Amino acid sequence: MCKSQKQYTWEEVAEHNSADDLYVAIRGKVYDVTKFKDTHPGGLETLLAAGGRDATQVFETYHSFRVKELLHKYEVGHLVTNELPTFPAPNEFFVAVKSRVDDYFKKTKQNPKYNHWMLVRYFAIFGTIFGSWAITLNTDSLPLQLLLCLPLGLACAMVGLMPMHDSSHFSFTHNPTVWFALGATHDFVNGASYLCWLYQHMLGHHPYTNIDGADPDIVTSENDVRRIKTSQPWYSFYVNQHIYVPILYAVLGLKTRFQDVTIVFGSKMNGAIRVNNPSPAQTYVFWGGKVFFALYRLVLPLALGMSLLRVIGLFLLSDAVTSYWLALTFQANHVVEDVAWPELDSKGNILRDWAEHQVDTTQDYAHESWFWNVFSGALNHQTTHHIVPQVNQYYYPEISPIVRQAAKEFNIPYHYKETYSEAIGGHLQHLYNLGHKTNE
Ligand code: HEM
Repeated sequence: MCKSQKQYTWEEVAEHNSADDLYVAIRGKVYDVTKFKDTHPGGLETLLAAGGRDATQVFETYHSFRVKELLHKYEVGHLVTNELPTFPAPNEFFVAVKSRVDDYFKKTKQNPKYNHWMLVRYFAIFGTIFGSWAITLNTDSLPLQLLLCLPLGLACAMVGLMPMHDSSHFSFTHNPTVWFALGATHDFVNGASYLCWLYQHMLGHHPYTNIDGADPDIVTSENDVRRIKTSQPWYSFYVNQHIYVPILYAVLGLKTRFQDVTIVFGSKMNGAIRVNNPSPAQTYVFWGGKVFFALYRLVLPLALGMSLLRVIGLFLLSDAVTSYWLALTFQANHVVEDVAWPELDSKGNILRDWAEHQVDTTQDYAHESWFWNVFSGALNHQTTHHIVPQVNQYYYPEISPIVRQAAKEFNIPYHYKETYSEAIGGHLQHLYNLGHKTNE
């Protein structure tokens, strides 16, 4: 370490988290990217979110390794303390998988961030939402309205699994404006904040998968309704959690829509991930989305003469469909019995390579199924998604064999179930095991 350079604690780096004063830390060095942010090919909003923190994992994920050579001109010092766990430098497995995937796209002359069929899927999703909602508003038939809650709820979940998810990994086109617009669909169509998701998912869950105290997807409080980590205290009511927790997933959407307000404008923490002040554009989308959602889903049907009871009933039913679909696809990938739940070393870090960690903390399923390739947002190829999230989901079925083969060559456990029911069974089994303390 060069003694003449300034040494920064993570708290000092955290102070530089705004557009006119923006630092990031990567592999123990601190960089001032304030001037660079406007010309960053990955967009301004991306750097603003990563600002003021150790961005090592996202930096190494979203760039080719040669981009590291550009960093020295922004260097201002060294990072001497860590806020969250760190990983060792990428090993041969990560380097091999990245270069094999790159070679595949060169060889097949395909753009990893674009395919016409994704556009068709996006249009089908928004068409289904518009169509089923328009019919709901124009009929008095309660059975038909109840039936339409199914396509409506499913299509709203698909907004989360396709445009919004693609946006949060910059995986549809190379255009930051397109990413911003796709992310905003979640705000306007689902009434839930894309920005909040970006911090939770791109900056939290992906870099720190299944790490207690860092991954916001497994954040639990002392008195949580579910016990998914051995570090949580055990209460007798957990004995039945494999039965009641899946029922509670129906209200996940409702919870999320209120929680995001407190996270982005209140605590400014999404689990262990600090949330930077939103830009004016992000603030407009946040509140504009909430207002638009309330208008089209609640105020409009009331104004058209639908009874309050029916408005609320249809809302809760379609929202339960959305919540179930999202919860049951997400939970089948990580909160399952077979995968690793890594422990930190005495300094609070992970000693294993990050990409290996990703493979071992993830469960895939039903790779050959067209239905799951489309309707889970290709999350049945979750391992591939975690290693190369910048590649569009359309291509996961094509490149999954590359990732799986590399894992085999490097002797990394690859968790795979033939069917979705086996995969979600792993989630229920995990709930059962942790609900019965003796099974730990
Ligand atoms: C010091 C910090 C950074 C520098 C010097 C930098 C530099 C670059 C460069 C040169 C590119 C174009 C080449 C390539 O795509 O491999 C790029 C693209 C990109 N960067 Fe960064 N970057 C930085 C930080 C970040 C961070 C923290 C993220 C966070 C997630 C990020 C996300 C992206 C994305 C998504 C692209 C791809 C754009 C596309 O698809 O066309 N960058 N960056």
